[in-house]
Amino acid sequence: MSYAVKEIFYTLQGEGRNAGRAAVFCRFAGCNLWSGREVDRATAVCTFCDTDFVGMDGVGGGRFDSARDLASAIEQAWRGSAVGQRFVVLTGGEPLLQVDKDLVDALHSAGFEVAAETNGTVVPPAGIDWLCVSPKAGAPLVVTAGDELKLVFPQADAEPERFEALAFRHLLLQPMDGPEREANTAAAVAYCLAHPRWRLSLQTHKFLGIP
Ligand SMILES: C[S@@+](CC[C@H](N)C(=O)[O-])C[C@H]1O[C@@H](n2cnc3c(N)ncnc32)[C@H](O)[C@@H]1O
Ligand SMILES: Nc1nc2[nH]cc(C(=O)O)c2c(=O)[nH]1
Ligand code: SF4
Ligand SMILES: [Mg+2]
Repeated sequence: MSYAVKEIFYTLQGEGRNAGRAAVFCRFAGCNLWSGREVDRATAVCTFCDTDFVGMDGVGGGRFDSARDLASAIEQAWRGSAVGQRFVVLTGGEPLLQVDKDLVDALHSAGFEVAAETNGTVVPPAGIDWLCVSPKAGAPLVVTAGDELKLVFPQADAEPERFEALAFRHLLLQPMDGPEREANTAAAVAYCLAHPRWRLSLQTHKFLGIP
């Protein structure tokens, strides 16, 4: 298996229950819910994406011919001390179009705890330590269990109540970024105040100005 990677960078996880934790981010190229081209955005299944995942031209990006090669590049991007748990977040694009058990095993062998951010339309390989599922209205949700469900809010036809019975340890609402971000943030705050099973997830890296 070879892997198409947009970029690899070291930063703090900005979102969700692991916000504030140092991590290597590995952003895989490509997604099944949008081509990534602006001309296709309006007709895509997922229309609000904030990420450039097209191509392999970012910092540390490229084609990796084996799981060991990619795990080694991720290891080289780790900037933390030797003491303490190495942490990698597999994202994209849609990482589960490419992530396989070989890669998860290779990352474990390199001492990493492995997290993934997914849209929930692809069954994950075994062994992922922290699975964050972010459902998209209009896309089939096949992953119905995991560590956190992080719903971008609001989305017509993906109301939070639809996901409450699923087997996730943490339920998070993340205001949709874009032209309505302020109103979306106020609406998410109001929702969490009224429905305390849900916690607010802010994209802290954006206001910190870090990747
Ligand atoms: C770029 S996606 C990549 C992973 C995967 N494709 C997914 O959708 O979960 C990473 C995270 O950013 C969230 N996200 C994307 N666009 C957003 C936006 N405009 N506002 C808030 N969160 C957004 C996604 O829902 C997901 O939780
Ligand atoms: N700092 C930081 N945290 C993140 N959490 C999820 C991200 C993503 O794009 O998947 C992301 C990102 O791009 N940067
Ligand atoms: S599913 Fe994720 S990567 Fe794909 S377009 Fe939507 S937010 Fe972006
Ligand atoms: Mg992002």
